[in-house]
Amino acid sequence: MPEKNQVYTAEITGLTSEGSGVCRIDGMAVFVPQTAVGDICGVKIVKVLKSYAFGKAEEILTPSPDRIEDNCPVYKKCGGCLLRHISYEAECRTKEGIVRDAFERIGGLFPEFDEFIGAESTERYRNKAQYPLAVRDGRAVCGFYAPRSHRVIPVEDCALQPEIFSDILQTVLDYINVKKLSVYSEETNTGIIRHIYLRRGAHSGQIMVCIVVRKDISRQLSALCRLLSEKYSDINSIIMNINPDNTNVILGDRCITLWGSDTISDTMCGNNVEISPLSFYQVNTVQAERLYAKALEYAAPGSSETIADLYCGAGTIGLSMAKQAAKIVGVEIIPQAVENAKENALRNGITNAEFHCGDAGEVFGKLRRQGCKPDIIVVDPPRKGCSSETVDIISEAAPKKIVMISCNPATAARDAKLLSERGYSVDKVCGVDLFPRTGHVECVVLLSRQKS
Ligand SMILES: C[S@@+](CC[C@H](N)C(=O)[O-])C[C@H]1O[C@@H](n2cnc3c(N)ncnc32)[C@H](O)[C@@H]1O
Repeated sequence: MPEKNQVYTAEITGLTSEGSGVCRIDGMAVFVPQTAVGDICGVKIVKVLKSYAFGKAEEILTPSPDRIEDNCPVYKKCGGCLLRHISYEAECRTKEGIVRDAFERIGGLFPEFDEFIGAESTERYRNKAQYPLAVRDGRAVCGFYAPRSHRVIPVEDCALQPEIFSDILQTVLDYINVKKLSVYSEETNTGIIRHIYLRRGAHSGQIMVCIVVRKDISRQLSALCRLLSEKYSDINSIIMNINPDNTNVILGDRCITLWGSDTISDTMCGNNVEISPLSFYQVNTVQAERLYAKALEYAAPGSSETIADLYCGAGTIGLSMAKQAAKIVGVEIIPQAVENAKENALRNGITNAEFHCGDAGEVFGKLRRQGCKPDIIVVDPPRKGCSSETVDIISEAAPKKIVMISCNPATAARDAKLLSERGYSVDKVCGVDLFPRTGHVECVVLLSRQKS
């Protein structure tokens, strides 16, 4: 067993989904952040647990051929990116392995794996940023959290975000500092301004600025609205979101439009869509379009078929399939997203789609009892996956195909396994990189009903 504070020479042989290198020392798995497969390094043991340990790379003795310069001044401190120190090719290889491993090891499933869909653009691809605020030397700053903490690492320009975000951020921060507006503290639950949240339509260029506050300070923000709307012609919506709770959830339920429109518009898979601040919208539009195209290829709906789009957000997936199908039935829990979905159908002249608000399992269960019988079910749940009740309701509906989309291959594999025990074969899986340079990866899964 490795000993704490001892330094061992070891070769990194794997990379975890959290972007940590793994080596074996005295038969034990040791996780070593910021290393690459093939690195031979001096590893100092920092913590030993029952069956694994954590180490720190004291020295890279022989660098891996995958290593590159990380080109970000805050990379080693900020928790956003985890894979900037390896080539993008190595990142895709790693992520493809993470997806495959999840299905084979967690799920005990051996589907066909389609070619991994890497991104063409690995920088400035995000359309959304949520910057927490903090106070440093008496001034408001903002940035991103350090790994596994809520300590703010000030960031002037994040390479994953559109360049204009840094400029807008600085304008908002200067305003906060000049007006001496107070910054929220999670520790004491005092202060007002919690986050600056920016969103930009990748195709439309329209920008939403959302100031997340603990209580209504619309009067103190009126001059900021003037300043922003005069300075940036692409800003078309300025919102104040009120989150009064002592929580680490970023957004509260209440949004007040301070200037411009309540939503921004963008194009997704050829559809013109509106997005509210509270609605989910994939952060990498270009890769989301490729993901949805793969989902459509897997669904391959016939013109007489009904598709249920569960966890549908603003309806983007279902609407991208509407022309090929007879009917789309979407279910989503956030009311503003359901409103967006209905409006998005209208905007695009889509008359064969309906959207319902509530828990996916509960509402879909009710719709089934009322006679809804989809041929295909698309599910795109949050990271934690579907509840087992929802898996049961989906399998009881017995669609001929299920297309599962997930940003968490581990829960996707778990849910696919549950479905495989309920009469479905897991036919195909495709990894899609929506989050280059970070540890996250998306996947899409095709399941089909086995003939009994
Ligand atoms: C990963 S997003 C997918 C959204 C949409 N399919 C898309 O691609 O834009 C997951 C969605 O599930 C919604 N959601 C979370 N829990 C839910 C539940 N229990 N029932 C229905 N929707 C839920 C979230 O609000 C979010 O819109």
